[in-house]
Amino acid sequence: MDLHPFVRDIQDFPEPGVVFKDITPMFNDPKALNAAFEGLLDLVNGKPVDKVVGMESRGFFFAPMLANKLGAGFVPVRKKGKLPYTTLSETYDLEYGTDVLEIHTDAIQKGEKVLIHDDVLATGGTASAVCRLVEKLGGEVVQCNFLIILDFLNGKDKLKGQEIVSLLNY
Ligand SMILES: O=P(O)(O)OC[C@H]1O[C@H](OP(=O)(O)OP(=O)(O)O)[C@H](O)[C@@H]1O
Ligand SMILES: Nc1ncnc2[nH]cnc12
Repeated sequence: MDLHPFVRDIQDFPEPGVVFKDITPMFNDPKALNAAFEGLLDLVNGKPVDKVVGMESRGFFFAPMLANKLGAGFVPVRKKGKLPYTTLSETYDLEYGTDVLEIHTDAIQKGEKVLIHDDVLATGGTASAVCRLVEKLGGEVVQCNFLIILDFLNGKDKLKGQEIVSLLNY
């Protein structure tokens, strides 16, 4: 199933100059939603995975579903001040600003195999910060899994050495 028709461009959102990839039409359509989920799962290609890490907030759409299907646990990475237990933090830049991401310190055990999932890889600031958090806790990133990669923003350059996969590229 071609998923491109279910991603719409929103000009100048959330700020002038940004063309925002809106994936809500994909979630609105049951067949597209299922095709996207099955496609993301196929990209994992049978790799053993202990934890799936998803980042707030659009990473939360698919990451718990993927974790459940892979027989893995789900770990939320959230923006500063939202996680209640002890956290590790990383500051990062993204296409439209700077922010801080946090993970619970007991969310990943040393040596665990970790799949990182997010909806969009843009400049790579978010995903590279999440890789650093996972690695600081002793996890091994086995794949960075995205619905969409915006190739023209060169996010892959910030994820050198990682396996990077996506369903859609622009
Ligand atoms: O590769 P980058 O330049 O870091 O950009 C990618 C990130 O930007 C978006 O999240 P955003 O921070 O807008 O938050 P949201 O998911 O809550 O909308 C997207 O969901 C990714 O997490
Ligand atoms: N252009 C974009 N569209 C959707 N999500 C994004 N995250 C960062 N840049 C984005």
